[in-house]
Amino acid sequence: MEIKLDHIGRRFNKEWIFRNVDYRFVSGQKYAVLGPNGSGKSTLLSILLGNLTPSEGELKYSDPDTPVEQVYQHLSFAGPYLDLVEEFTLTETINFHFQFKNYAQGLDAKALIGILGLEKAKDKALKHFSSGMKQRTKLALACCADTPILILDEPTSNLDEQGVAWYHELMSRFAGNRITVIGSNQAHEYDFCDHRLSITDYK
Ligand SMILES: Nc1ncnc2c1ncn2[C@@H]1O[C@H](COP(=O)(O)OP(=O)(O)OP(=O)(O)O)[C@@H](O)[C@H]1O
Repeated sequence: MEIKLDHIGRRFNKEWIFRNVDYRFVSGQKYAVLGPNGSGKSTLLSILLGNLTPSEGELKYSDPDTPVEQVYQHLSFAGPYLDLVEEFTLTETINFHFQFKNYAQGLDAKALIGILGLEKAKDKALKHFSSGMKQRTKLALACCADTPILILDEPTSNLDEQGVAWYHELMSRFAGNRITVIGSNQAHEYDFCDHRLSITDYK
């Protein structure tokens, strides 16, 4: 899969958040989208996700050619503004998610719960999960789906030191053969990325 941004810009009302983003994302590579708070990282990720249209420029998904309305089938996402259904147990959450996506090779619900290290909480409702447990769940759901595009915004928010180490293991196992894009302003979240795109270069 390839994502091509051709002179993309986005504004809200009269304020341009970024302009002239000319960039290619290709399979097998990991990209960090960087910038201070409020610079436009999440806005750019929302455009990549097909959730927000650019105000100018063109966005193309190719190899295979995919219209933006269908790209959701090919991508996985985790971010602070993605909500889980609090009434569901962990097992129900996983089963629900994987009605829409396939598991990455060799995985099933049991294996995913093992990756999370949450065997004891598998029948617990998410409303009783800690913020770190919820964040791990979001990351594991995204990473363990068989999608060619993986987009993570602020992936270690709410994770402690052990959680950050777990995130690094997850990335080394599941970020390999796809386009991985990390929106971040913390080095430990993106230090393994091959490329860095700084939003401040496009103001
Ligand atoms: N729907 C919207 N309407 C108006 N302005 C918006 C909207 N969404 C975002 N913005 C503005 O766009 C700018 C970029 O916001 P964005 O959330 O993309 O930044 P960010 O780099 O992800 O920030 P953070 O690191 O704090 O998460 C901000 O000034 C924000 O107020």
